[in-house]
Amino acid sequence: MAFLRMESVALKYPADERWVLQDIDLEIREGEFITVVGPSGCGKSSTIGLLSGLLSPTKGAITLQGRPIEGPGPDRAVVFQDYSLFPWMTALENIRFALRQVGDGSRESAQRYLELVGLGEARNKYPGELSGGMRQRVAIARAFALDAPVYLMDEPFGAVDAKNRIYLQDLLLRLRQESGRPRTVVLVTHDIDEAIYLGDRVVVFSPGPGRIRRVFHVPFTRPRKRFQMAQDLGYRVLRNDILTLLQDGLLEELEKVEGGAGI
Ligand SMILES: Nc1ncnc2c1ncn2[C@@H]1O[C@H](COP(=O)(O)OP(=O)(O)OP(=O)(O)O)[C@@H](O)[C@H]1O
Repeated sequence: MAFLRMESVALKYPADERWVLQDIDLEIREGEFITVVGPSGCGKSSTIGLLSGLLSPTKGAITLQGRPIEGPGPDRAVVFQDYSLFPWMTALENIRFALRQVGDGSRESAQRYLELVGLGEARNKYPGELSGGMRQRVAIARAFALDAPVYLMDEPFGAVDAKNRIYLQDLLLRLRQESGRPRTVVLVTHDIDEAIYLGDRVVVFSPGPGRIRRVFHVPFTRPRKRFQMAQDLGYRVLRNDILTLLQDGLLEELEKVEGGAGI
């Protein structure tokens, strides 16, 4: 049985006639790392919204371990691009807040999670006093403090520079590896290399309405070596296939828009 499952899912937002997502079928195994790529507006964030329970499917079913997802829950930690930290709480308080939801809100535990992401010294700083990369480290620490089996991440590293992005990708993989239990991740990104480096499978969406165009298996064992992997012929072929698919989708969209405009 699939651990996390989307079955014939379709989505329309209220007061909008358009289908945002259609015919989404996806079965995710426990502990699998799924990355999602696709052109802007194809429904990637909406998919995260559905899996988190913040949105409900208009059609179809979404289940976690066979049970329907009916709202947000402590079994799913969500990390957004905009850090989603409480600005009025220090880094430590942000993590304590998360820990309290799962029972242990002690300073010591919160401090341990901050140290895990290399921010032990920044405990008394407010999010506004931290750089983007540091804020996202706190957000990741907070997600791990929740100890959820499922992580839903919507462009979590989209707003940080290239160096921090590499650091955060490796941090995420390390924390996941060291956590001692399977962590299932669904991560949305615009970065094909990030999708391949992190994912066990890369799901490519196409727009208008959003559908799954193709799912690619990433044929590299873990732990992965970033630079070695990037030089592998298999990697380059995979990257090229994904890029070609994204470009095709974009061309089809442009043709539709031009057709619609009567050009
Ligand atoms: N709250 C909402 N109400 C109505 N329409 C919405 C809402 N949120 C998103 N949409 C629409 O749904 C479609 C999919 O949006 P979504 O944000 O899921 O796409 P995305 O693939 O994540 O885009 P991006 O890569 O730009 O973040 C878009 O056409 C968007 O305008």
